[in-house]
Amino acid sequence: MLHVRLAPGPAPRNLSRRWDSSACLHSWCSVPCPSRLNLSRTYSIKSSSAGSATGLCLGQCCRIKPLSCKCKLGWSSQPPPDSRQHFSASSSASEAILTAQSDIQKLFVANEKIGVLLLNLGGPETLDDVQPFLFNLFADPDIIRLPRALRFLQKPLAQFISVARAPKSKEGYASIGGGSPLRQITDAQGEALMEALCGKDIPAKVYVGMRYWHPFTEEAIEQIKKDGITKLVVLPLYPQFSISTSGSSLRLLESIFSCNVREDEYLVNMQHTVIPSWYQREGYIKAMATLIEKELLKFPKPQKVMIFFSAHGVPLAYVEEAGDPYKAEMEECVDLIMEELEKRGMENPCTLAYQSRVGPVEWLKPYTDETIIALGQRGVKSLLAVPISFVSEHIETLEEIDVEYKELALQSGIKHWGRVPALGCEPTFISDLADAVIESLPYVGAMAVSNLEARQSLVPLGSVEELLAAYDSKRDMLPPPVIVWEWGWTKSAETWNGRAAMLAVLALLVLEVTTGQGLLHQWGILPPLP
Ligand SMILES: C=CC1=C(C)c2cc3[nH]c(cc4nc(cc5[nH]c(cc1n2)c(C)c5CCC(=O)O)C(CCC(=O)O)=C4C)c(C)c3C=C
Ligand SMILES: [Fe+2]
Repeated sequence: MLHVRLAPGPAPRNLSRRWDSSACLHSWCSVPCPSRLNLSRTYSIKSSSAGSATGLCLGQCCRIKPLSCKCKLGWSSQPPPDSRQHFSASSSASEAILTAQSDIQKLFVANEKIGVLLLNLGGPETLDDVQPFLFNLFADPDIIRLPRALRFLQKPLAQFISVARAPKSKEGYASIGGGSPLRQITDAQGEALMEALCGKDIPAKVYVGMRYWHPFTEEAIEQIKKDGITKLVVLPLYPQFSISTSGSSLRLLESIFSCNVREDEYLVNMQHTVIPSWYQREGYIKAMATLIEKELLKFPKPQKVMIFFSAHGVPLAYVEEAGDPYKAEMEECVDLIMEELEKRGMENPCTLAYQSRVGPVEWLKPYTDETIIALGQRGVKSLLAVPISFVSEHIETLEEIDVEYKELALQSGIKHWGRVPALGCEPTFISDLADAVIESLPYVGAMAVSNLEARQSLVPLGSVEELLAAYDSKRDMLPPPVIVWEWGWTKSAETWNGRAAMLAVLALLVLEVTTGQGLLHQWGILPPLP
């Protein structure tokens, strides 16, 4: 069977050294981004019959440019037969491109109702929504990973953490206008995508399914059913794949499908495909480069500005123990953007750091706050922050970067500060998303829903399924720690202190839940035992 492996795929060539967290700060000024050597997608494509990537759909359609992705599109479990036949018959490249494209479009649009499901995180719309939103987030086993034996504590723990965190989060949301802008922006992106698809002769309806707040993914699926969509493209709005974001949303979608599929004739017949990540797409990279270029020009000396990519972090164990491809994809993404800027004559230094860590475990490094301080100490005077893991403005751009990190930068000796806006509805970006959808249409249905009988995954096609399976098998029993215990406030001690504190909290919670007595009951956070 043909499939694309998402992770833990080979590290992009030359990237791991460059972005090694300890080397990162040194490499930005002295080493030009070496990445640019090999920017092709690192996912490998295997086929038991063809033996290599070039032997597949890919063998033929790679020669035809607009579908050349199309290696990158390899999330299908089989090549699209009709398009393949058509491609190999074509000889004149540009004519073939147009004919192939429009034929494929006709083929997949005729008598079909096409839907695009945008998956996103969701955010509280009012301050009253904050605590329940946080509960949903922390109740997600892809956000707080508990060993199987302790899963029964997931919800009480989520309740505890959400109540404890809510005041701080509320302050943040209050400072950006009393709620998250995510729903509005995602809706606008959906509208723009629908128009862009229409402009490319693909009439499709776009749905928004949020993971932790309204409109929930379940609501979107209900609407999709009501509308009688026959072909669905699932598009997470995260450029890079992480277990904690796209992975979690796809897992939820899979559970919705598998819960309903036996009694739901409609879901059984609905064909779909998934675009797991799209950070390497040319349109996205170019749109990011254009936004950066525009902001650079606002500095007094644009060529002296350090381009500071700040990505949302994930706990280190996701990458090191669960095989999350997030870090590798992030690094490759930054390299692609820097290469595009270089092509445009911009040779600025750059660095990548990770922000927004929560809780007591170690997260991906270098941390954004520590890096800003270090850059200031090294004499950097101009910093342009680029939020890189998300395509909408949200609390972490509007509050954490614009307020907290800006203040920290100015205190650390940075004189000139700027921030690149999130892509939002930027037309090149939306048009590229539309192209991604169109290019994925031939793959819709490659994973038949009826495959459930064969115990195949419904939603995550090949790669994601593999990734999640690997993740599942690892997370029950984490490998023993490699860090030697040290007393005091070292990093390893910090981690273990955190874990010990977490265990203590868990023990207290178990005690409370079983005895019905304790602080949480006194404060009315947990209901009294019957
Ligand atoms: C690619 C982006 C994101 C990753 C990866 C991610 C992982 C992750 N997040 C938390 C905890 C929180 N995230 C919160 C908000 C939030 N997270 C993202 C994106 C990613 N998260 C966004 C876009 C937002 C903002 C939504 C909005 O309302 O604007 C929050 C709530 C805000 C706060 O209290 O700080 C928490 C908590 C974890 C634990 C995690 C990985 C395991
Ligand atoms: Fe987050």
